Amino acid sequence: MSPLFPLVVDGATVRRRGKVLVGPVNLTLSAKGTTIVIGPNGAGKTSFLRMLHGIARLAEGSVTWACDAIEARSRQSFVFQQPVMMRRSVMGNLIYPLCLAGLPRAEARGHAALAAADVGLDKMLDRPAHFLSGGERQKLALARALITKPDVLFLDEPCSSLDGRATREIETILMRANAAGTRLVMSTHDMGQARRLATDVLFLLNGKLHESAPAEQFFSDPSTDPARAFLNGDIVE
Ligand SMILES: Nc1ncnc2c1ncn2[C@@H]1O[C@H](COP(=O)(O)OP(=O)(O)OP(=O)(O)O)[C@@H](O)[C@H]1O
Repeated sequence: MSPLFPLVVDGATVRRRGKVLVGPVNLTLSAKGTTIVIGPNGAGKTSFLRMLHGIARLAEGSVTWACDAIEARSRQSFVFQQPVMMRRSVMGNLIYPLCLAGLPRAEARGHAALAAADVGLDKMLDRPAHFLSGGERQKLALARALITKPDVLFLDEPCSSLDGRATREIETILMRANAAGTRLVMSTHDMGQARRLATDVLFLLNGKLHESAPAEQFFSDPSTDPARAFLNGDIVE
């Protein structure tokens, strides 16, 4: 069992220039599953994910993993909506986190070749990352995030600019990573994707965690009017 979980979020709040972006949030996350974070534009999904990952300064409360903060950080990865690629080859991007963790370069290259094959980029190892298509970039971002075998992977709308086929390919990679032991916490606007992937759902509205429920329950019988309206495609403010 991962020493990272449970994650306990206690009254955590992020503010910028006096405005509450998210919080106060109270939540406990256990080691298993895929948590999907949904809510209208500006609800605070990105801020919430950044807060859990520890890259948004807390104004109040705490976000506590079951191990110390340095170990917790080394066991997490984050995939941003627009992933930042280094101006290096696919191989160069993939070996970077491993070399940073102290792995000898030759060994890192071996792992990178396997990671590229896992996401179907094995024929593109020498290609400059900024020549990749949107879908290929997102696959590279995923492979780079997964190469350290994180216990938890945060993803902020990773498929927002991808077509159906690329989205399916990314979902397959995510489900495989989840089955291999990486817990997923991911925001999406795509309700089809949320239904396909979620074991549990967090519904955010105006920076507040409005509803938290197992996926089946949330999609069949949400307990609040705003969540029901959101699922119906109505405008929720
Ligand atoms: N650094 C910042 N300073 C001030 N306000 C911010 C900052 N970052 C985000 N916000 C505001 O906080 C609110 C929540 O933003 P956030 O990006 O977390 O929402 P979101 O649910 O991810 O939105 P979207 O679905 O549009 O991506 C928005 O009103 C946004 O304008």
